[in-house]
Amino acid sequence: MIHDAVIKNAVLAGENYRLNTRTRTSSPEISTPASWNMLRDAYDRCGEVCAEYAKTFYLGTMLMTPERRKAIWAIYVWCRRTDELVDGPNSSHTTPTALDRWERRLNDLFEGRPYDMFDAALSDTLAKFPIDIQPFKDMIEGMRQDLMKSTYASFDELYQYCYYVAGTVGLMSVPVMGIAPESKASTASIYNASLALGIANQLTNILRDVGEDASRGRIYLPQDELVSAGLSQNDIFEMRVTDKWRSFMKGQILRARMYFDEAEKGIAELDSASRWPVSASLMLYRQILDAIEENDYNNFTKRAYVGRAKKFFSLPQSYVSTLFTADKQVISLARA
Ligand SMILES: CC(C)=CCC/C(C)=C/CC/C(C)=C/CC/C(C)=C/[C@@H]1[C@@H](COP(=O)(O)OP(=O)(O)O)[C@]1(C)CC/C=C(\C)CC/C=C(\C)CCC=C(C)C
Ligand SMILES: [Mn+2]
Repeated sequence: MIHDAVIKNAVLAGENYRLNTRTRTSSPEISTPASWNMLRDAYDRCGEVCAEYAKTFYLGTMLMTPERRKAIWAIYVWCRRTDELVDGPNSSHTTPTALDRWERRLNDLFEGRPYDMFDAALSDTLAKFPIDIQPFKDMIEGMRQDLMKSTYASFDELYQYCYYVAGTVGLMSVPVMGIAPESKASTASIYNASLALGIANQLTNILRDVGEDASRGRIYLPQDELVSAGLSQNDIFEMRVTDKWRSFMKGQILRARMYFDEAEKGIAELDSASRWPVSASLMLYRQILDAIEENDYNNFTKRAYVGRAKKFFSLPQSYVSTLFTADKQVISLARA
């Protein structure tokens, strides 16, 4: 199912999209000055929401071109609102019917009938970038699963959930980031790298939030791997940092880093203007794993985070990492 989703998005992106490296014009109907102001205000509000709720992603978007930045802000707000349906302050009122209603609203905005200004910003984004509706539908499916499921038997089950809530963000984002016209990589491989970034981010998020999620009765860590490590659900609910826990966490962190490495291979294939923001976002999120290690694997009562200074010092480092092509030739020095 996940492979099909990647292939479908890759085919939709298609070779012709690579040739047409310009972003699409906005929707054909003549927009009036009033709608221009409404859209500008809508995107500004999306940027404020992103800045408020996700400082790391917001920092990444500030490294983007204005058109792409606005598009990612619009996608972010839809994703945040979708996540808030099951993770937000009013989530106790969210039912599968409410998610069905949210999906009908998604269909409407994809057909150019937005409900509010946030939907209007996304509708406008969809008129400019070739984004498929399926990843959005799949994210809603992930929220349906979050309503009903509080433990995961194996990594296979957890991987599918990570695809639904985070891999989908990668598939939504590639058409906005753009694929480098000179890239020799297959479109599917680039979409697989974006999927890997979503999986890596979600695995990192799960490892960061073990204590917070357990306090809400949720354990995303694979049950079979906990048992193999000699751990039980009680060890998590009792929030004990033992040597068994440390050993288990080292394996979980190693796997998350593997997905970041997989994602990193795809960055060189993106449009050159998108490589730095994605690389910076990847590096900043990956540093959460370092913070968990620095907390001696106490992700029960200590929230791992990356300090502002470290975030800003990572920006030049992530920029330099984008100067390498896929075959590791430093293109800028070669030209010097
Ligand atoms: C600069 C940049 C990468 C921007 C992407 C911003 C964006 C659209 C993010 C959406 C995030 C979101 C709110 C998704 C809803 C579900 C959810 C909460 C997913 C988890 C995010 C964590 O959010 P947060 O840190 O706020 O966690 P809490 O809610 O506080 O627990 C996720 C971990 C998923 C995030 C997934 C991504 C950002 C994937 C991005 C992938 C790409 C941009 C693809 C790049 C392409 C290649 C080839 C590598
Ligand atoms: Mn979380």
